[in-house]
Amino acid sequence: MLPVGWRDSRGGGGRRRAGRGMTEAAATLEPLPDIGGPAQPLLTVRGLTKHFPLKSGFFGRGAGVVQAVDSLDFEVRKGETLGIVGESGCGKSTTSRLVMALMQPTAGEVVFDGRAVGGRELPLKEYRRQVQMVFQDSYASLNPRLTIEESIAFSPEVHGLARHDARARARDLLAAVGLNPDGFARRYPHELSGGQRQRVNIARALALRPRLVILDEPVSALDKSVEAQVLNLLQDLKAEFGLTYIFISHDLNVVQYMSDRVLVMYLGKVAEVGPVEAIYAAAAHPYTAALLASRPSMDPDLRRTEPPLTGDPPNPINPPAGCRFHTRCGFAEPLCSATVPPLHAAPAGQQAACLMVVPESGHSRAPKVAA
Ligand SMILES: Nc1ncnc2c1ncn2[C@@H]1O[C@H](COP(=O)(O)OP(=O)(O)OP(=O)(O)O)[C@@H](O)[C@H]1O
Repeated sequence: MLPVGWRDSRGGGGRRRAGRGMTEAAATLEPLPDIGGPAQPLLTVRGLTKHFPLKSGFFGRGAGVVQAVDSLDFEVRKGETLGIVGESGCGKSTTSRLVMALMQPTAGEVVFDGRAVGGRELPLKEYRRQVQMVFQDSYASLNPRLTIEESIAFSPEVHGLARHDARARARDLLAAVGLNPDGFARRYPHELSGGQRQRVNIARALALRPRLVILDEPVSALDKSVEAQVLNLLQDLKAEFGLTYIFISHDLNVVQYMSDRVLVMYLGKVAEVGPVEAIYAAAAHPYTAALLASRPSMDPDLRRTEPPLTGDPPNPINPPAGCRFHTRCGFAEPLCSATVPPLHAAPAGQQAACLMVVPESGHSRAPKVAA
């Protein structure tokens, strides 16, 4: 069941189509051509790892590392929304910052449309035009001294668009996100509500015509009624501008509404990834099942039989050996603390990192392969 105000279909809304009537400014600074074709993933992440060294003591060394993200592999297909979900501290934001190349990974690589990011194949400046981010805190994301129009026009101007054209683009984008340019262009961030500011942040993220937008908890700070409007706006904009989204949230209902595929993270690793229907109807990883069982639902049909999640995640400075979830898992057996489970195909079409889905793994619940 969808929360109040959410659409029961993903079809377009009644909002004015921003593509029509756009000024000349919209025709410049277009994204780079699609070199891989629609069958290629837009983004591929391989072995992505971020360990934060902790400093302590007089010489500032020797206190270990926070294993925030550990050997992450996933891809985002062109035109889809990949939802990333998991408890607080599981590494969602670190993953988004790594994908945005806002921090250096400890290991691993990010490939965008077939080209390795950050080297000669795809220099950072070029990449950053194509990937933009919307953060949770709508106020902190905007410069309080700039008008809304100046904020949206800022990046296009920095990238060489003439001031007049950049301002015209800003006004087009304001209309596209449902804010009347005549009423909002000259206002300052503090004069807007949270929902209006988040619309401005979305407009700003679209100003360079990106292909991938990372939405990091974009509605978590908004009221429920405003949340629904912003989610629907994001769906409309995705169709209108041909965007691909990574949608990060701790809210499983919101992730279900927005995503085509879902990646469930636990303590810096992928627990389960696959189509949203498979994950929500037939979770293969006990962590996913427990998360789903823990989510609030007013619909009795959605009450689940799995035990809900209890306790806190272990410390990422010293994560459990083997499967990181084994200390909280109701199905753990001794081998779970000795073997790191690989991501393996699960029955409903997703992949799960659990020995229970790996044939002949030795787990008593694993499917047995016929001799
Ligand atoms: N700069 C840093 N230095 C040390 N540890 C960090 C740093 N940034 C993040 N961490 C740690 O890395 C882990 C992952 O953090 P991250 O913010 O990515 O998780 P998250 O899933 O986004 O959490 P939340 O939902 O609360 O934002 C946490 O244990 C966090 O404390």
